[in-house]
Amino acid sequence: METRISMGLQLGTWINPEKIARKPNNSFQFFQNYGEQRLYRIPATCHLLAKKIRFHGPKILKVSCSSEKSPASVLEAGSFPALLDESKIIKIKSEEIEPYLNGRCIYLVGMMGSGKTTVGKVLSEALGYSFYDCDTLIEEAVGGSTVAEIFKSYGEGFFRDNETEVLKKLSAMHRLIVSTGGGAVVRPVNWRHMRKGISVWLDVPLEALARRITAVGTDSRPLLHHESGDPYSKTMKRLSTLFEQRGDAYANADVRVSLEIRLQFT
Ligand SMILES: Nc1ncnc2c1ncn2[C@@H]1O[C@H](COP(=O)(O)OP(=O)(O)OP(=O)(O)O)[C@@H](O)[C@H]1O
Ligand SMILES: O=C(O)C1=C[C@@H](O)[C@@H](O)[C@H](O)C1
Repeated sequence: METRISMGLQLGTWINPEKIARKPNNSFQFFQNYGEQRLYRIPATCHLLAKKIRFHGPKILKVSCSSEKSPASVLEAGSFPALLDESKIIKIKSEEIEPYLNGRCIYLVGMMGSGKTTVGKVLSEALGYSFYDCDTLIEEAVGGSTVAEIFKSYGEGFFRDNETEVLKKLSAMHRLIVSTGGGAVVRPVNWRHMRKGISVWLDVPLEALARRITAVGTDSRPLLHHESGDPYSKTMKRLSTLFEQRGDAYANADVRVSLEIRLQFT
């Protein structure tokens, strides 16, 4: 039986195997979210050769991309030795894909907090594209009210209609990176607009999303206001429900990007 262990792992720290449940074959496996800044789930299997083993830190950051439509040579998994700067990875990948884009827009889709805005800004800079955030455009279209105020005053349906209108307008343009709202994927009509460009799903584990969102608060995210409990648990609960409803819709994207860090031990 595999043992999952949560531990506070620091680069260069010593792991004491005595504190970790062993597997019968004298190895252990654990999953670790690598730091609050990186928040990727790390699966690692380590064979216990000595009482103490030196952890030498992540050696490989593997970026896995899959797509049915784009050339495999561009989007297949790549390894970046000793590289943990996501902006750099995005820039490297951008240079590779730029010749294939022909000015088409990129639509970033994904759950709240998956990094569409953060990644989108870096990507737009790397590609020389303009960046647009759908939520911000909707707020402007509704006279400066925040997303939370729009939900409260006019309801979700009104917000979604505006979202579709914004996507329609953007789909007539070129050389844009568009950070879509987390729920933009649920309306088929939105896909008709997004299909004019390339859609990219930022697929991030729900635990990482809940931690990021809890850290910044849920005030600006009205769909997270309905659960009871501590901030992390209620965010996690609501995100799980939303993901159950939307998982298949995100999978409609042309490209799915997930980052995985592999650890190496000696
Ligand atoms: N790779 C990352 N690692 C850790 N934190 C991140 C990462 N990307 C984004 N964040 C943090 O997560 C939070 C949400 O990020 P961001 O606003 O980019 O997500 P989003 O997908 O645009 O969310 P929303 O759909 O709710 O607008 C921010 O506080 C941001 O700093
Ligand atoms: O996941 C969602 O449905 C939402 C995500 C946000 O980006 C906003 O578009 C709004 O809060 C709805």
